[in-house]
Amino acid sequence: MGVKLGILGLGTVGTGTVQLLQDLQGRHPLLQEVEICRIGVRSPNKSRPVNLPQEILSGDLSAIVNDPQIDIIVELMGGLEPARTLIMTAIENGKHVVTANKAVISRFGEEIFTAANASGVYVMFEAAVAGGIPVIKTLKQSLSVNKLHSIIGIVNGTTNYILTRMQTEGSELEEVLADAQRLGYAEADPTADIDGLDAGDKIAILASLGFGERINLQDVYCEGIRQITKTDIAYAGKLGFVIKLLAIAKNQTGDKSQLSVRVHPTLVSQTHPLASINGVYNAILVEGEPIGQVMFFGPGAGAGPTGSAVCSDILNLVATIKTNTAQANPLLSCRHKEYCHIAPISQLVTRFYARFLTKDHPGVIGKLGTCFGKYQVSLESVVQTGFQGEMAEIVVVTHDVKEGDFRQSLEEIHTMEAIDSIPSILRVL
Ligand SMILES: NC(=O)C1=CN([C@@H]2O[C@H](COP(=O)(O)OP(=O)(O)OC[C@H]3O[C@@H](n4cnc5c(N)ncnc54)[C@H](OP(=O)(O)O)[C@@H]3O)[C@@H](O)[C@H]2O)C=CC1
Ligand SMILES: N[C@@H](CC=O)C(=O)O
Ligand code: NA
Repeated sequence: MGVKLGILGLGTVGTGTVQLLQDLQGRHPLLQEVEICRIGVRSPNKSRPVNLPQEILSGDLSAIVNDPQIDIIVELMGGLEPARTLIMTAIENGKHVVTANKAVISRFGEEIFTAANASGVYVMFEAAVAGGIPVIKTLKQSLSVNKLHSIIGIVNGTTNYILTRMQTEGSELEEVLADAQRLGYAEADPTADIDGLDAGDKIAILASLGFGERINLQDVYCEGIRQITKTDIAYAGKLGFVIKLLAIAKNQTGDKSQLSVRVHPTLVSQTHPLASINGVYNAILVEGEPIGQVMFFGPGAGAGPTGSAVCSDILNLVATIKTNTAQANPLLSCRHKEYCHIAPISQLVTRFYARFLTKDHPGVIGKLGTCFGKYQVSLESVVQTGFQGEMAEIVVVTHDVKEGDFRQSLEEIHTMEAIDSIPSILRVL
């Protein structure tokens, strides 16, 4: 007997998944067991780039998750509702679930995995983070024998594509965003990509797998790329850096009490392995003991790569169903019980880049230095290269400093007569 799929959503990822399942030559033979029974969409009569019998498509998604014939529900519709309710209903009906929906997993993980464990089914989500890169199973299985120190990733293809093109072409953010949407990388509402929320969902998921406990999404600090300008990209370049949107989970003390989980644009040294990850590509650098450093690289979005991740989960479930064991496989189910304590961003110790527009008065750099000194901010470099109209432009890079102290020094600097504005403040890896 074949394994019957009900797929919810036939957009970019749904199409990539169906295309892979319709072209089985040269792939794992177990995929031949898969039968696409029903597909739920918003507009069943819309023309689609895949050939399917029309009767498979339906606008009644609730009927699919309640269909007793279906073994696996593959949720590829996105958004919070009705996706969450459909996933929960599928689990209550004893169906395994595959989803690409990081927004649902990062917000409702506790509810979903508790229900899945109680129902004896698995919820798989390889496609939810870093598209085609097999990082979820790797963290859950291969790397879980390590004690992790940090996970640092470029996990949003849309913003990496935008930053790369801004850097190489000197384009504006809006011009390249339209291309990322056309290529199917961006979320239905690209705000989630641009404002760092998509990467926030993803690092919450990676951190929970890497550090063995649940993450409360509200504790994840998220800052996107809206404020990044050509000027900062150019200054970063002159100082030997590129700007990347990094998602970071780092254990500051070794005892999990100081886990820092955050997303923000970051100056990355041009010699760092993450600096050369360009376009829609993603990469995740994991450091742990005893493995040391290991980096995963690949396409983070798009139909084919994400379809590959979805089908790898389907393959695992087909193998599980065919093995027919009543025992839960602890490497596939969720083991989390508690929530991690996440340190507030004010406690972060990092280097900073800041750009100041100042009146061209003598002694401004000295006044900046004195104020920084008062708050234990020590400077690695100070550059005054240009003018923006009447204003002198000063760029500083600090040594490691506690974020709270640095912000206090900036508050005082803001009040100085010679300071016009501080157009950008970025962290440095
Ligand atoms: N795009 C990418 O590269 C990646 C996406 N993801 C995730 O995969 C999921 C799907 O993304 P993507 O394929 O890009 O999304 P799309 O917007 O391209 O497709 C969404 C699909 O779901 C259907 N759908 C959406 N809402 C409803 C609803 N309320 N009722 C019925 N059908 C609905 C749509 O139907 P219709 O076609 O009729 O409009 C469409 O087929 C998301 O969770 C996303 O975050 C993960 C990794 C990469
Ligand atoms: N919008 C996301 C798609 C994959 O998760 C991205 O750009 O990475
Ligand atoms: Na993945």
